[in-house]
Amino acid sequence: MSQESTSLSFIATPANAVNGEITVPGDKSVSHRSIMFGALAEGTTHISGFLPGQDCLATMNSFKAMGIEIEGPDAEQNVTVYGKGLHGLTAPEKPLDIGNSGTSIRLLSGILAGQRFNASMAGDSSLNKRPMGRVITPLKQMGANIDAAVDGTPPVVTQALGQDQQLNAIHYDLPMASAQVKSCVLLAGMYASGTTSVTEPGITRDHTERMLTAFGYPVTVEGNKISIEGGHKLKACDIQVPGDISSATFFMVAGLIAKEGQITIKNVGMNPTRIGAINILKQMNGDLTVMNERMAGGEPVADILVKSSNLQGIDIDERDVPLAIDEFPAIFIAAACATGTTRLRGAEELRVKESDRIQAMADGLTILDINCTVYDDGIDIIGGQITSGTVDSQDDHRIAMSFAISSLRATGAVTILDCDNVATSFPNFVALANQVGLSLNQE
Ligand SMILES: O=C(O)C1=C[C@@H](OP(=O)(O)O)[C@@H](O)[C@H](O)C1
Ligand SMILES: C=C(OP(=O)(O)O)C(=O)O
Repeated sequence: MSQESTSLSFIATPANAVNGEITVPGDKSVSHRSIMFGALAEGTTHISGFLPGQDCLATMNSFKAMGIEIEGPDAEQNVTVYGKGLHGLTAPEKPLDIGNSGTSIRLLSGILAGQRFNASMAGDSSLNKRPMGRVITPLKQMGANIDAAVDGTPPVVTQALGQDQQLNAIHYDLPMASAQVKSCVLLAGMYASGTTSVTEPGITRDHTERMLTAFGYPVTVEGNKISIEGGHKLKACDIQVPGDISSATFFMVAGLIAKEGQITIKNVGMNPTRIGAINILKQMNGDLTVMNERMAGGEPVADILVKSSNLQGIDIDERDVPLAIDEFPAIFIAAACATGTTRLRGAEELRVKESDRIQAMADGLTILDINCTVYDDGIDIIGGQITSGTVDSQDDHRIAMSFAISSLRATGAVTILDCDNVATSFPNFVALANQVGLSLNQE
C-alpha cells in the first residue's frame, strides 16, 4: 500500500497583511462522488472543476482498476467518465490503494458490498488506523460479506455476492453524524431489494442525495430520514464542481487574523450543509461578506470577501459541528487569535480524522504558547499571543495548513513537520498562500 510520507516541512515566517483575489480548487466531497456516480451511470459524464488532489485521484484510480475508462483531469480540471452502469464494474487485479482518503474507502465499501466480485482496500498509515466498523456494521445487516482487521481498521475486504443473491434493504439509525456512513448505506441501497433508509442524528453534508437526484436516481428526504429504493438506474450528466469551502476556510481565517488587508475568495461552494465555518467565524465577529450568490451545477456558490477583524471568543453552537467538521483546525487558529475563550463540545468525531485533530491542534497550540484545555469531545482555547516553534502536523493536511496560517500572528517562524499530505486536498495551497502575502517556504 502507500509509502510513508517523505517528511516535507513548511517554514512559515510572520507577515502583516494578506490581500488579493483567489479561487480555491474544487470540492473534495463533490469530486469523489462525481467519479463514483459517473462510473456507475449509463453514458458519459463530463466533470469540470475537479479537484486534482491525491484523495480524489485515489478514487479515480480505484474505478480505473475496476474497468472504468476515465480521461483527465486536464489543465482546466475537466474529467470525462465513461460509465458502465450499476453492474458494469469488473474485479480489480490487486487490492485497491486508497491512500489517505476516508471518504473513498467508506463510500466504496457501500459500492463493493453490492458486487459479484471480491475486492480489498487499504491505504496509508493514517487511513489504516481509522475506524471502519461504522460502515461494516450496517453493511453486514444488509447481508454483505465484508470485514476489516480485528480492531476494525483497514484492510476492508468484500466477498462477491452469490449469483442470485441481493443485498437486503434495511433501516439504519446512524449512531454518529457522518455523511460517509450515510452515503455508504445509500450507495449499497442501490443494490438492495426494497427501500433502504437512514436517519441521521444531526444534519450532515448532502452531496450524495443531491448527486443521486442529478443522475436521475430517485431519493426521498423527509426531515432527517433519507430513503432509496434499489434497482433504479443512474443516467450520465454534467457536473460542475464548486470551489471547496473547506479549503476556502484557511483563507477566510488568514484574512480575518491578518493585521491588515482583505481577500476575495471566488466561486466557493455554499451548500447549506457545509457553511458551519461561516456561521462560527461571523459569530466570532469576523467580517465576512457573502456576495454574488448563484447556483452552479445543482449546488449554491458565492464569492466571499474577508477583512481583517478583531475576533471574539464564543461558545460554538453544537448544531454547527457537523456543518463545519473539517474546518475546526482552522477555526482553532481563529480562536487562538481571538479575545477571550472559545469553547467547543460535541465534536468527538474530530478524534477519528486523519489525526486526532483535538489533540494534534492542542499539542501545536501549546508549543506556540496558546493555553488550551482538552476534553473528550472538544476543547477550550484562550486567545493569546502566538509565539514561534516547531509543530507536528501528524501527517494531517488540515493541521499543516492551519499552523501555516497561524504565522500571520506569530512572533517568529512556525515550522510545521510532515506536510506531504497537503496534496491530498489542496495541491496549490503553498502557491496561493504566498500569492496573498503569507511567507511560506517548503523544505
Ligand atoms: O462525505 C464526505 O465527503 C465527507 C464527510 C466527512 O466525514 P464523516 O462522514 O466521517 O464526518 C468529512 O470529514 C470528510 O472530509 C468528507
Ligand atoms: C476528514 C477528511 O477527509 P477523509 O475522511 O475523506 O479522509 C478531511 O478532508 O478533512
